[in-house]
Amino acid sequence: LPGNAACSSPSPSTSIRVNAMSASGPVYEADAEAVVRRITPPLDRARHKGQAGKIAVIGGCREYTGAPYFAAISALKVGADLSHVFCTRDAATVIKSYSPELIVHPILEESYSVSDGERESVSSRILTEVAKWMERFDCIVVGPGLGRDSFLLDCVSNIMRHARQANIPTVVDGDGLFLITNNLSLVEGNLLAILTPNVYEYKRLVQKVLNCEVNEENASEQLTALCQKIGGITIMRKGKADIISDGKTVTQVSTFGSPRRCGGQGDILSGSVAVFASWARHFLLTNEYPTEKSVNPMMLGCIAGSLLLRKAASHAFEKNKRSTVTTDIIEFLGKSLEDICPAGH
Ligand SMILES: NC(=O)C1=CN([C@@H]2O[C@H](COP(=O)(O)OP(=O)(O)OC[C@H]3O[C@@H](n4cnc5c(N)ncnc54)[C@H](O)[C@@H]3O)[C@@H](O)[C@H]2O)[C@@H](O)CC1
Ligand SMILES: Nc1ncnc2c1ncn2[C@@H]1O[C@H](COP(=O)(O)OP(=O)(O)OP(=O)(O)O)[C@@H](O)[C@H]1O
Ligand SMILES: [Mg+2]
Repeated sequence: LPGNAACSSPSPSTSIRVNAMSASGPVYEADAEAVVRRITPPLDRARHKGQAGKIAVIGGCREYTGAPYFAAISALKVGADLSHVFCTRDAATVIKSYSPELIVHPILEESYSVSDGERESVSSRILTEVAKWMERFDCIVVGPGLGRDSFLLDCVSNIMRHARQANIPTVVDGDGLFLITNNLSLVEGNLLAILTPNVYEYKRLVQKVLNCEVNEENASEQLTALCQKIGGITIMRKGKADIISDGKTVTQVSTFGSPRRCGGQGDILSGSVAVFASWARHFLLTNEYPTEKSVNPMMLGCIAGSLLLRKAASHAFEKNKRSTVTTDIIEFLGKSLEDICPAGH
């Protein structure tokens, strides 16, 4: 992932500002367009495949095949070079048939397909399979359409521990949030972890971690406390505004998207955040201005992903109105990024 700002040359005066305030202040809107412009790598002719990012989605089971597809295809449409899906056998053929662009690994197993005696060997085979690939990924997304089968979730816990050891940024969404809410140690203190809870997932997280109910009056303080309690991880609380914190700063993206709340928009978001977080991480590791080293790339990834989804949702709604569905929104990811950050020739 080499690169730098695609659309502006780096200079101290254009350094990344997220307009974030300390926990006790009001929540300021992030300068999300500037973030997108700054971290998106240029389309350089000298690049080879893989340098714009390799993403993996861990999810997809008997019930859900849409969610992992939406997350993985969104990663590609935002600009990643390769997008993998690790799912159960039943889900794999279905996901492959949605798109030939995705690399699909049918390796996860649910309890119904594994006898008690086989569990240990199947579990270690699954980990070995995923581990073979892990170091190639710039970011993984755990949870879209994962389901809640206990054996499957145990195997995914092992995958998360492995990703953490390998320093791979990890976006946790959907059923991945169900998993970590009951096993906080999986993400505790992982500065490369991003949680993207929706209203119900956030409620369960607050109840579990802070032992209280969601408090709308003190939304930013509560979110900050939650991030701190889980050891400084990044959380994006989705809603009318997407509020983002890493326990030190808090900011929000509230650009209006669409009034349609069709399922799957969170999946587009998690795939997009994965790409932007890996671009931001690379940008900050390679840029020469030390002031930007203190910016959290996971927060930048959330800000950029949120803005892009919202812009795409807005275009899709303009065209399709009440019939807007997730696939319509995915169609506009390219235009939305192009408007902010033209690809050039
Ligand atoms: N096409 C697909 O395959 C999709 C699959 N999805 C997957 O579906 C799985 C479950 O995610 P969901 O977000 O649907 O989660 P849930 O199954 O927990 O929630 C589904 C809906 O039920 C209602 N609900 C949940 N908890 C409630 C509560 N405490 N009180 C009142 N109403 C409540 C809400 O309307 C909520 O949106 C995840 O793996 C997710 O990734 C979703 O991403 C949507 C699209
Ligand atoms: N009331 C709202 N007004 C405007 N945008 C919203 C609103 N609620 C959610 N969104 C946007 O939709 C995106 C997805 O959030 P949502 O809460 O629908 O996620 P989700 O329930 O996880 O979705 P999924 O169905 O993919 O699991 C968020 O980025 C957020 O920007
Ligand atoms: Mg969701």
